[in-house]
Amino acid sequence: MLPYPVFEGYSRKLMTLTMILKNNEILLGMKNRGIGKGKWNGFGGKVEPNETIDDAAIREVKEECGLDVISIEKIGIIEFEYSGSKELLEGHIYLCKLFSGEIIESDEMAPIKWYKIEDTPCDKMWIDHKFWFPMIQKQIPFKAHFKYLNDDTMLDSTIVIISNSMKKSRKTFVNFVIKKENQILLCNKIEGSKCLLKHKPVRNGESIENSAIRYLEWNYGMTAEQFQKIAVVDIEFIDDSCTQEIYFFVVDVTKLINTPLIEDSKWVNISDITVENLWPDYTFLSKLLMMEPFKAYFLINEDNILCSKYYNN
Ligand SMILES: COc1nc(N)nc2c1ncn2[C@H]1C[C@H](O)[C@@H](COP(=O)(O)OP(=O)(O)OP(=O)(O)O)O1
Repeated sequence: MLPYPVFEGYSRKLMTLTMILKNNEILLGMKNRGIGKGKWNGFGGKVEPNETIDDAAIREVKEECGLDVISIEKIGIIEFEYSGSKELLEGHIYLCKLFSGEIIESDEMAPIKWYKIEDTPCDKMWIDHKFWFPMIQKQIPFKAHFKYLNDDTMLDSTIVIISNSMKKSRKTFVNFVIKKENQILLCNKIEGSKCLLKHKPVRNGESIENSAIRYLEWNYGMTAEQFQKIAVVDIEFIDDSCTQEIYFFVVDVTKLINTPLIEDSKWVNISDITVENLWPDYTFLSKLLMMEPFKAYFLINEDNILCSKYYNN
């Protein structure tokens, strides 16, 4: 399932943006004019007529920070959209680790500073930076789309990995929201962060429904009428060669005399579940509890969700 939006009838303006990295540091400049004035960013600008995008990236680095690029690698393409505009800024994102020369501040970019990656001033950068920067660090080719209302308000974000998706293996799981009256069973994933139950692997050649029946009937004595398939979710981990496809069932055990206990889980009042500490987010659980069929896609970097998308079935 690829959640990438399709654009028709939009014009495109080509831009480059090069992130220069050295050991654990990133070189950033403060933009003093034009697009992104007052924000820290990498180096780049518009692609001139009769210039290749790679050449534009190399030229912009030289113009904006004085460094000579020895080699660069294109790592992503980001479409920036502003609400109400029919023009997309198509930003070609480059990684540069090999360069020579001295840093020279320009009218357009000053000051220019090396920041430790962990000290990157994200609050003074474009909001999108934090979504895609892990891709740069891990050198994972990506495509992204960010829709802005204005320079400081993002309306929507999508990121997909473009090269390795096809090579990735896929594992299928089932999972269950087990509820009775106003409570659901939740397991503690890590301290303070709640999630649904553990995913259960679907066996080779077994259908999703039979897998759900196997877990629920065999282990907990439930009948097929008590559970309903609501959602399918694709989870892609940027570091992992495997993607997960998880089918979620909602199981109402209100009428069972002996309600099941499932490993590391406890009954929690739905009204006590807070938005902040539920993985992946509250939308997910509320859609399931409302029995609203949906598909979703999550792109995960370590414990952070870089992209979350919901689609109606
Ligand atoms: C809208 O969100 C953006 N996010 C990020 N991270 N970066 C952005 C965004 N919009 C633009 N950029 C980048 C792309 C380019 O690297 C610069 C803009 O370049 P500029 O318009 O200044 O282009 P130049 O050719 O250098 O312009 P001059 O004609 O002023 O020299 O920002």
